[in-house]
Amino acid sequence: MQSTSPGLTAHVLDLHKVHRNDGVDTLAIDRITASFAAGVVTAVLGPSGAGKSTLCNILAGLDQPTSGEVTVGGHNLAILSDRELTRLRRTDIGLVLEGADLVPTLSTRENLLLPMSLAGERPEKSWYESVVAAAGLKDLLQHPPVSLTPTQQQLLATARALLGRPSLLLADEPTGRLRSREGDEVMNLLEWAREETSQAIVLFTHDPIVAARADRVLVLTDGNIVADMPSPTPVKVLTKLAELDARATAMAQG
Ligand SMILES: Nc1ncnc2c1ncn2[C@@H]1O[C@H](COP(=O)(O)OP(=O)(O)OP(=O)(O)O)[C@@H](O)[C@H]1O
Repeated sequence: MQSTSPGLTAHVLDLHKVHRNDGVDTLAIDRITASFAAGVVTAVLGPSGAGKSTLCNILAGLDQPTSGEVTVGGHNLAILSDRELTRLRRTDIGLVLEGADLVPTLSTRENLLLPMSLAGERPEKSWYESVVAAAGLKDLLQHPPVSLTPTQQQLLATARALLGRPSLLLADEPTGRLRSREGDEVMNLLEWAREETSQAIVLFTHDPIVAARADRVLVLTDGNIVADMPSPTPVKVLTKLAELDARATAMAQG
């Protein structure tokens, strides 16, 4: 498999996903097409059930679409072997989940290094130090994650995903458990990462104020992209959501 460069983007083309459980079908993603550019923080904004986690998992190669195409770093995920997909996920895709997903018996430093250690790798020293400093973890490296605040835990999970310099960083509700000021610190780290690495960063959130800090906002409702907003601001995003809400109410009333 050819290695990918940080300039490449992720794409989804006519992506459709129906979850099937006990014979019951639930439509999660309804034929969407979107590109996620390198050097751009894109927020996918939507209410609960909109399809955000489904889209995140498909882009991460953790779930397969029912139909449609997913390309990450120039690779069509559907035609990769299991081994190639595992390698792509390890080298090119960083994933940050709500709740941080840390190992309580390891120190902060060991948690940070765990994914690379498992792959038999070590980060370059200067990059490691830059990430640790940007995440504000320098004085916490020997501490177990339970002694960290929820914000620090989320910063640790984000820093861990950044260490391998993935070309695509996916963050599913990275500020979901945090109060708004605390969420700012996570967003600051994502913006720092975009400047440092020019990676494509996709943030999945239900919070319009968090989304407005991105470079671009895609509004996802019932598995559809209903708005694509470049250069968002809180006012623009809230106004768009009110407009979409009014339109949906009018349609429901016939
Ligand atoms: N594994 C699954 N099996 C069946 N249905 C699922 C599954 N995962 C998600 N769904 C359904 O697919 C739709 C989209 O869910 P998804 O979790 O992707 O949305 P979301 O925007 O991330 O919502 P939330 O923020 O609440 O997680 C919802 O109707 C959900 O109930």
